[in-house]
Amino acid sequence: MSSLPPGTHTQAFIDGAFVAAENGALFDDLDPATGRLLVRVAACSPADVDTAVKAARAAFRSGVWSRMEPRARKKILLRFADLVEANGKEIALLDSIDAGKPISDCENLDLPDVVNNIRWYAEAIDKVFGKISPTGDGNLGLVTREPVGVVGMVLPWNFPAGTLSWKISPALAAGNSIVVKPAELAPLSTLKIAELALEAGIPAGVFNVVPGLGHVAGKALGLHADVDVISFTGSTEIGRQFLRYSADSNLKKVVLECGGKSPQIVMADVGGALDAIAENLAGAAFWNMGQNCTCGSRILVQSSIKDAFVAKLVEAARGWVVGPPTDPASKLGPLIEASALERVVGAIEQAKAQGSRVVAGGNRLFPESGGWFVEPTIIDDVDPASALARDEIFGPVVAVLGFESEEEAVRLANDTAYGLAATVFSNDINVAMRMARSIQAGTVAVNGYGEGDITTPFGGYKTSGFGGYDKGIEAFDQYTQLKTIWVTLA
Ligand SMILES: NC(=O)C1=CN([C@@H]2O[C@H](COP(=O)(O)OP(=O)(O)OC[C@H]3O[C@@H](n4cnc5c(N)ncnc54)[C@H](O)[C@@H]3O)[C@@H](O)[C@H]2O)C=CC1
Ligand code: BAL
Repeated sequence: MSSLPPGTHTQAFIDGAFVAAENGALFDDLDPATGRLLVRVAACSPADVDTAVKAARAAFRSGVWSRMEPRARKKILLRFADLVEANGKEIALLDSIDAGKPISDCENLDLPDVVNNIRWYAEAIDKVFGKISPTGDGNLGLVTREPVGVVGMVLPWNFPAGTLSWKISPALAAGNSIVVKPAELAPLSTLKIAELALEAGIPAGVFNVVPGLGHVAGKALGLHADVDVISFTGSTEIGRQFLRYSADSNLKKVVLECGGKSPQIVMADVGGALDAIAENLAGAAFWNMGQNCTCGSRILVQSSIKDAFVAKLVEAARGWVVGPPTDPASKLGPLIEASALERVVGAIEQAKAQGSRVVAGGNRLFPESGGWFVEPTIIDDVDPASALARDEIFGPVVAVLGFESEEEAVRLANDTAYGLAATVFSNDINVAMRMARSIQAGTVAVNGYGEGDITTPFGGYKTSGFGGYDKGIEAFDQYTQLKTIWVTLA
């Protein structure tokens, strides 16, 4: 068992200092690999959230960051990225232990992305201009972009540092102050990154962190009357809550990135590519233990090649080795919490009872460890109307369904309340593009699972998203306010 790095922060970070919750409260942060207590973390109350928002507002009003020249903010943010990179191993270890994520993913995928994301928005900010509108001679219309003010961020646990970087990078680059509520299931990397932000020169009060429980600290942030924007990633159910909080408070802007049930469609014309596609889709389904909003949890295969494909998928699943998250050989670690294990195993049992066939995995692993490990699982002949085909399972469980025609594949793909991502595999570019245009999803990948990169906007159709985008230049839209200055010329 690996230990937390010495000096791991567990207190709130408010106005440039680590502090206990005002009432001294703590919550238990458990180790997903053992089920035992990892560490106790400050449980911020509504009063702590209010203190953090006040610090953020004061910093914003002072102009120390919000009115700093963009090129000076850029310089500090680039220093911040360098510090995150220099401390990358420690941040990766925090996420691996805290969230049960495989250390090789944290070190080789998540952390390089975090550093790149901060740099990308830092580099962009002194290149984003306002405009002069096309008026007649009697007027001058200036359209400028201003930071919105105080941004609240409520985060998930599945990519703790990664999702943080999607949100803080554009918000800070644009000149806002932020108050971050990390998930109580994995708050530790956020606290380390806040320390590095201060060290890089981001002024006290600009970057605050209020760890705590969702229905206490998250709710207080959502309802706070002096928060201008909330950016949330998590379940659709809690996303809806944030819309209610906004309606019940100050009509703050709300940006939601919620769940998905992303279809992966394999057309029969792919011919000899079946091995590579099976490898790719095993990764799409099992990466991060399937705890991924774009998880390829539904594979739709044209019936004439379904049996051949499933055999190859079963073979590919063998490469997804489950083990302790901090072991570099592990490709899968445990699920995040006991209730997740219960939900995932329950979904497998329900599918079996409904006549589906478990063709790989299906069981809990290493129960003696106390951790919440489960085998990568493939379930064939899944009923399109069943929960397994329609609901987000958030575990390493993939449902395989057959279809006859392109039209049926698109109908099945869209037959869900979600619309976050999809992939189409076809050797016919006309088929692939027709399907890409017909599928209701924020990201449709063609001939290879993927979420795009930091240059592409990421958001969802239907109940997968609301109000804006993470990533891309478009993310600046939610963290800036357009202002028109209309000048009457004499
Ligand atoms: N889109 C995604 O990447 C994610 C999707 N999910 C989905 O949500 C399911 C449940 O996972 P959870 O961790 O319970 O997600 P969640 O939506 O409950 O938690 C996400 C964040 O919201 C906060 N929160 C929880 N209840 C709140 C409330 N009443 N008011 C304000 N903030 C609140 C949490 O503290 C956390 O920071 C997963 O099984 C998965 O299906 C979860 C995490 C990430
Ligand atoms: N797939 C990365 C972000 C998320 O799951 O929310």
